Amino acid sequence: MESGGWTIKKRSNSSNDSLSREYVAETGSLSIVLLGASGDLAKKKTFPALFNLYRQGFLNPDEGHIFGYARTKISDDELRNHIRGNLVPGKGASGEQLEEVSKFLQLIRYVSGSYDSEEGFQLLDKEISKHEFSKNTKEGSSRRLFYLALPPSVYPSVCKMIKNYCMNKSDLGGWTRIVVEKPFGKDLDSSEQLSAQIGELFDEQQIYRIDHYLGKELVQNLLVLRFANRFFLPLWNRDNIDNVQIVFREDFGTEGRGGYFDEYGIIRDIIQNHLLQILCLIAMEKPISLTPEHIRDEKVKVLQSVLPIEDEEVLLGQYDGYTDDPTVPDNSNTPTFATMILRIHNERWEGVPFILKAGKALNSRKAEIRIQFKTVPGQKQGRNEIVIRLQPSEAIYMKVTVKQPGLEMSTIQSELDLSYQQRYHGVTIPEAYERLILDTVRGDQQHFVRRDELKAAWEIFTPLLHRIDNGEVKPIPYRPGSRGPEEADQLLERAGYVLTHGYSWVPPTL
Ligand SMILES: NC(=O)C1=CN([C@@H]2O[C@H](COP(=O)(O)OP(=O)(O)OC[C@H]3O[C@@H](n4cnc5c(N)ncnc54)[C@H](OP(=O)(O)O)[C@@H]3O)[C@@H](O)[C@H]2O)C=CC1
Ligand SMILES: O=C1O[C@H](COP(=O)(O)O)[C@@H](O)[C@H](O)[C@H]1O
Repeated sequence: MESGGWTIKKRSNSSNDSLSREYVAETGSLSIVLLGASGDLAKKKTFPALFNLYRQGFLNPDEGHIFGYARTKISDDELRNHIRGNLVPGKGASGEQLEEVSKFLQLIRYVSGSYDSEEGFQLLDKEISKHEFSKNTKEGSSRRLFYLALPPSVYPSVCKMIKNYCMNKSDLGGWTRIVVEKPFGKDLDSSEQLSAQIGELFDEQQIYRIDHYLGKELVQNLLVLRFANRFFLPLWNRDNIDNVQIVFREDFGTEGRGGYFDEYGIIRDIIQNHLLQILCLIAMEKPISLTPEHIRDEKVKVLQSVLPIEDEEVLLGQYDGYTDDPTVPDNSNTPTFATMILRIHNERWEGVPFILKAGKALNSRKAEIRIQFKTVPGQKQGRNEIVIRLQPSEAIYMKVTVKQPGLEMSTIQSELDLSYQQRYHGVTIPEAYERLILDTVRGDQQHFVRRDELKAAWEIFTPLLHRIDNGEVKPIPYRPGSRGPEEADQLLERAGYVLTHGYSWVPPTL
């Protein structure tokens, strides 16, 4: 179907929308294998996402099975009990809901083994094959999805084991895919090394590098918003936009993940992946089509146009008390907060600062994109802005100047507001992981990071990260529960951002 030169396949047969794509359902046994099943991500995000897919009928129990794999020696039931609490919907759960959880848990088997031993993976393969044999009709194909919810240090050995012992064996079709979590490497060299190791074992079409921000509703809306609205198309450039902010704030610290966090820091944890992916979607040119490769081609072009980051356009912070965590060294130089400016050297964006800001232990939890327009001559009430609130309270609002209602002729700043909860009553917004896991089963790589994209992302940050690792750039202390270091606001001002005083957006109530 066609729209403005975009030729795209439809994804769902119920939609007539030119920005949707077609998915043809596959049949045959489906095995989802969660490696690192005993861990934090599996418990908090992956199993709940699988449960939600099951509840909505996307994981057919006649075909699907879930396998947990880890070193911890526990039984099937112990694993089920470990994750049950994250599936049951609170205290008031009905008998029906509890039964749904129990049925889902029965789809899970647990296999214990190490990440580099043949025995463990041979046993895993045997269990998967048993399931495939029991579920498959003669025509059935075998689909195997391996989700690595593991520290990246074990990715190479795990991938080797999968390749040697656990590949899909059906000659009736099917596939083997692997999902890898971030952080994918620590810098350009380590990432490239990891990519090469995994690339020797699997084709790019089999590798799904997950960045869960790409699964968030309003991130998925960005291309539609930009390219399907006449309002925005002519304004989206350096002639009209003064600056762009992409902000991530969390109101809690590293909370039990201090050891992991200290090795990576806020730039590798949030900015190099989540915020940079958003920047690509805001800045990229219109792709030839909505196929994953065309979209990712355009993202790579943006990344390759980013200029080296200047030290004076970076401000780092570390919250007081961060090093109290026993797993964090007392002299840690790791930033828990960073504001930095990225500059894109191309015709559309030359001179427009893209301000990326992320911090832990701040005064609020929020992720948003703020596009600030240039001042209109005579404009007194503050600049126009489009704000895309990713979380909490998903919304898109535009700050506009209007006449103050009443007899006087004065102006105020107000907003045109699309607040999702209010506008889409009763619509449940899917969790990012839910959507992305479904994409992996469907073989849709649009919302996953391609190898060259990852390389270009590391190229941008590696020099700065090395300077921080060497202690050449130091974080400024800030009070937990604050806005972060005050100097960060000064950097924003220097970049040209103009704060509207006396205005604050309040999400509308129902
Ligand atoms: N937790 C989160 O919120 C998020 C996590 N991620 C990423 O997802 C992946 C998994 O994260 P998470 O679940 O928090 O990690 P965990 O530290 O909980 O590790 C997951 C499992 O891996 C095994 N494991 C832990 N350390 C090692 C080690 N050094 N060598 C071998 N196996 C080990 C453990 O299982 P066992 O000992 O039983 O084998 C553990 O249960 C990581 O890459 C992380 O960066 C990404 C986004 C968010
Ligand atoms: O990837 C990560 O994301 C979470 C924040 O995710 P959100 O969906 O709750 O916004 C962050 O807490 C964590 O440090 C990081 O690894």
